[in-house]
Amino acid sequence: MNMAETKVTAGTGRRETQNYNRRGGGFNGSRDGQDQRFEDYEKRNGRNNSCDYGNFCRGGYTNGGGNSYGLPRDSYKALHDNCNDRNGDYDDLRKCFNDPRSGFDNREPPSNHYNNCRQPNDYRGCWCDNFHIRHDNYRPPMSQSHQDSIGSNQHYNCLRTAGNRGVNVCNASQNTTFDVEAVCIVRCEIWNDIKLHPEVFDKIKLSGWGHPFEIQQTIVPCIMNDHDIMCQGETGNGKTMAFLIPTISKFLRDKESAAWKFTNRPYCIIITPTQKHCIQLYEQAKKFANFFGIRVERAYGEICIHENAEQVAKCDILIGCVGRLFHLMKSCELVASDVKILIIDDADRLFNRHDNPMFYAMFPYISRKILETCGTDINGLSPRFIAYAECEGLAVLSQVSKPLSLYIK
Ligand SMILES: Nc1ncnc2c1ncn2[C@@H]1O[C@H](COP(=O)(O)OP(=O)(O)OP(=O)(O)O)[C@@H](O)[C@H]1O
Repeated sequence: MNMAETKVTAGTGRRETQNYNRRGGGFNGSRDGQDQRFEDYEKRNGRNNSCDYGNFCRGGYTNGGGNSYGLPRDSYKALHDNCNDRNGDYDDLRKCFNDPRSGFDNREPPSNHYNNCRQPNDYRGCWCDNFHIRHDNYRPPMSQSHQDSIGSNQHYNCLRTAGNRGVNVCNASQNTTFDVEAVCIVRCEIWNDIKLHPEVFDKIKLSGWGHPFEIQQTIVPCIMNDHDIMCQGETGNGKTMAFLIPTISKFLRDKESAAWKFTNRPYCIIITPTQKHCIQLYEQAKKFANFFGIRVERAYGEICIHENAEQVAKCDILIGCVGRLFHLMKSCELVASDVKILIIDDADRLFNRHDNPMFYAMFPYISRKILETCGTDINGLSPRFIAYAECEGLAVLSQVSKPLSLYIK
């Protein structure tokens, strides 16, 4: 993967397509067609993602053939194309999709599943008048007044990254220039500088947590400001709270502002690599979330499926393992079309051994397409996952050890 070749403009997620010309020729041949597709895509969604992977969710199952996971055939093709354009992982993917175990065949999809479960008008790429929220991935650029409102004691750095070398956020100066376009990053050294929900702020103060840990100083504001991130850090450095604090804060805010219609469906899904990890995270999240009356549930193979289906039908934050989550989504017992925050915890453990096709097959069911990912070794992530993350315009935030490093794609 050569992240230096991807240009993303903060806020719009616009990729500068001419860069793809340097990607081994894969893009050149079909440039006109691609540009047309981007244009159409932009018209539909107000955003040029350079990726059609999301289209299967927008278009529903209108294209016929699918696979045993219920993905329409075009989605696979789009993923092939995207990966071919991006980083040479095409061969790996093709092997995977040609592998009968991956379930890619010419069967019709089981049902018009996604369209059946989603809410009317609840569709990415549209303004949803009844919910007053956008379901596409558009991120408005942060205005100067918004930046000013966050507080004075923080470092603003317009950062550009160079490939996957990363940037020391602490030392980067305003004039630091890198290979991709500027993305505004805020680092808040004290809790007051992060505009958390007051209840969350009070709870943190009650817990006696004087300052955000270093990883939290950047990640919490990033998530609060709707950036998509990938981070890595050592055990115990506060990663879990780095995503739980802003998730809960945003949930409470959205509920109060009516940006979140109370649906009983999960606002946030956290995908974990193992059952053990799921249970640990569930306990930790429940302890914190109970304080705010937020319902946390878990989903993994050993829980009775009927009982589990009832549990996940009424929760705000759902933590689960891939197999059970996919099962519940496919059977419509879990409706993930309202998910606003998606977290993949310990992503390296989820992907470093093998790719689980069920992981990718889940995404047609989930409304939130951009990932907030925490792991301990980003370098260990599978090329297929990185290709997928690139398709989604993912900004990558990473703490290898120290200093804090930032990757923006
Ligand atoms: N800002 C903070 N100030 C003080 N304590 C904190 C802060 N953030 C988290 N903690 C506490 O530090 C401990 C470790 O935090 P956390 O679980 O978020 O780390 P982690 O990196 O996710 O760990 P692991 O990799 O083991 O899952 C927890 O007990 C948590 O309550």
